[in-house]
Amino acid sequence: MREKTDELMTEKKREENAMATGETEPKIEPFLGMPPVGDELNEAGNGLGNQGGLQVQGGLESLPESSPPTKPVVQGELVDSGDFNPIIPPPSPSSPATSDRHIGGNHKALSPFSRQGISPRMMRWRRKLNQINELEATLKTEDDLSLRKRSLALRYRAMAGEKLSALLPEGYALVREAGRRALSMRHYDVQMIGGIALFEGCIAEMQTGEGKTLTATLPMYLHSLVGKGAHLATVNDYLAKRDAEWMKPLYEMLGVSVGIIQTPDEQKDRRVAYGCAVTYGTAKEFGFDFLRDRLLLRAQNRLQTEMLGDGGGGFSGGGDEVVMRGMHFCLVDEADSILIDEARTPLIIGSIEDTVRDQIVETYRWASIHAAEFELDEHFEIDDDTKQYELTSRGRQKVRALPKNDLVRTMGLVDLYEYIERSVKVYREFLLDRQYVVRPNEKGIDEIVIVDEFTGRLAEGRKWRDGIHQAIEAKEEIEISVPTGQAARITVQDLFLRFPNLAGMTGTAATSARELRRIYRTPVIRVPTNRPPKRKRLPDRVFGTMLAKYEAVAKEVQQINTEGRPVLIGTRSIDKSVILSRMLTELEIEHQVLNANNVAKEAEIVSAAGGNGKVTVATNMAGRGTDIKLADDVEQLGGMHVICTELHDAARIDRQLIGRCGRQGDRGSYRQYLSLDDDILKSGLGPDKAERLKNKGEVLQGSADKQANLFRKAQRKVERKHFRDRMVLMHHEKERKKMQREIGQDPYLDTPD
Ligand SMILES: Nc1ncnc2c1ncn2[C@@H]1O[C@H](COP(=O)(O)OP(=O)(O)OP(=O)(O)O)[C@@H](O)[C@H]1O
Repeated sequence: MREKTDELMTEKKREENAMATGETEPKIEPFLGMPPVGDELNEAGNGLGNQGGLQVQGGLESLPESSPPTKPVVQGELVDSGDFNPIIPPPSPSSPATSDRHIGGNHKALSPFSRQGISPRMMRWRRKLNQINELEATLKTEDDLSLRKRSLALRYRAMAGEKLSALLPEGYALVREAGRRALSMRHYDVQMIGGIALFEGCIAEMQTGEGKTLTATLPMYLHSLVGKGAHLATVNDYLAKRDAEWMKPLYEMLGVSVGIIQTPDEQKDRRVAYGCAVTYGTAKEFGFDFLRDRLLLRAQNRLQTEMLGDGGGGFSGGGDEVVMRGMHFCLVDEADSILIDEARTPLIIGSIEDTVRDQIVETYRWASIHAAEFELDEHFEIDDDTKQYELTSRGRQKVRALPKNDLVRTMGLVDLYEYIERSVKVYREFLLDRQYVVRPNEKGIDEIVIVDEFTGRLAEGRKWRDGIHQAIEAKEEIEISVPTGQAARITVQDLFLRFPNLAGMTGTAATSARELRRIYRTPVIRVPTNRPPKRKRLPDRVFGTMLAKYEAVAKEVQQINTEGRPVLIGTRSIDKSVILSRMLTELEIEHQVLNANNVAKEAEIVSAAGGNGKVTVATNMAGRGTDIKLADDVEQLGGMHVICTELHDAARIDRQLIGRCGRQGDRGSYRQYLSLDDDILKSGLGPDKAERLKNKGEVLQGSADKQANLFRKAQRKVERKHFRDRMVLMHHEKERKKMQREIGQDPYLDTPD
């Protein structure tokens, strides 16, 4: 009961915060005269932009009275207006209205400097920006010590109960000045507006390369003033560390301590990091720390008094202590990735060892040895929708007839069917160097490490659920980590809903706007770019087979290479990056490979990637967090060229790779390559259709460019399926929690296996 009341109160508090800032009905609003992000567009999977999206190019700062320059659309090239939506055809020269819209010809009507089309909230934000700007001249004349004193004074006022919104102008002006002095980066006006939106609990959509890391310092600083901690949740340890260390001089100039949580950290180090004014870490670690604290408090019988409600009990002397100190504000970086993709995975802490461990291990091994003997259709079928493997009656007969030792024989028959179904799935779908790698751990024992589909990085410590991880261990003939029971669990969604103040940043929230609003009540705001984007999209190219596609890619690399422009080629998996690398070597094209197998050289490769004539083949590792700086002469040559060799399951990941070029208004171009045997066709259109297309591709002479739309359709289908899965999970979790509360259980600790 208490639990439920607390959650309702947290929810209520967030709604009150929204009311206080004038946000009654959560909705996606146009930013400074931009049109709203249409739900219809999102539904159609088209993302934002060109169709209904008049883009205001250029930020406030770069916007004098006149509109920014417009650039005509060159036939065969699409000018990227920032939405990366490659399915929108080039505007027809015969429809001036369309091309006008496309190149932003309607700027005048929607200029941020006219009152037309601007909501009251936008007007209010602009007034705040003016207040901040007015303080700038004074702050510039003061020395570092006075800045720190001002910061301290703000802290006292916040602690004394003064509203943070009243402290915002001075607080933000201080952060901007500290950024200018400590990092030589003065927050642009558009970043200040993004910061105000974040303070008011929005998800700010900022294009890749527009400086989310710096923008985050604004709300993080302001919320840290009340002394209850401010969290920044990133997608991986690498980004948490990179961002915190990068921004540290700014915070320190204002007397704000910075803590970093990394997966291997011990409890005592975590407690220190959470004790800092701002704490950077991954959503996963925040979730596990919340659960561990909760388990500890229950063991100490303190849960009722200290933990319920805000998720943290604060410090008190002696013995084992909780590490977190409450949940006041969380800023979620890559909001759609964490709040939507990761929301599907519950975080689980295991309990005691299973007594039937040996039997389980033996059965995994037995199933793995026999997996290859099972034939599709004859012994098993695959459900196209659920992707479940199910044995046919002949398959079950075969299982019964297989040789078994004593341990396996004592396992129930229904269980044996499941073990075989799982192993067959693993045998057919989970490939070494694609979804996972085998690595020795710190004790020298080989283990499976997942390659994160979204980031291309190794997801240390993460495991597949439902026995898949163990079935892969059996397949690779390494030690099998038998799953333990559950001691505690929480979904990422539940975790973030516990924060009374929640905000997010992302490069690509628009396609998930409706979902974010529905689940987290966070409106999505689009922040315009500081300088007009100059990234060019070249038309897609479609080939019959992967080989033909890679040959064409290599040719394009060769050609661009002779112009001296750097090229970045993105592949979907490690093994594909290796194949492409081999082809480039055969053509004597000098290049570097960046994948999860050579993390050690990452900084070196990235720092060189923007150089004259550089070629880099990379997995998604070259996605978020990779800031490739162009060499001086490269900009005049046309900037970096990005080649995407396949579509990912989520369009957002493709956009992240594209976002490596044309950053901060630099020139750049990109092209999507596709082939009729691409994985996306199988996952989106089903195995039968994919097989037909593959066969067609094998006999195809020449190009299949006409099929380009098919790939986007497949991608949208996969995205919709994932959306449905998330909704089902959300529903089940809600029902489970409700039921458990009714019988007086703790939904996070009293977890069913
Ligand atoms: N106000 C500023 N002044 C000068 N440089 C800036 C400013 N804001 C951002 N930058 C620069 O822009 C680049 C991109 O910043 P950052 O990596 O934070 O972008 P991002 O939005 O997080 O991009 P991505 O999503 O692609 O990782 C960095 O090199 C940073 O130094």
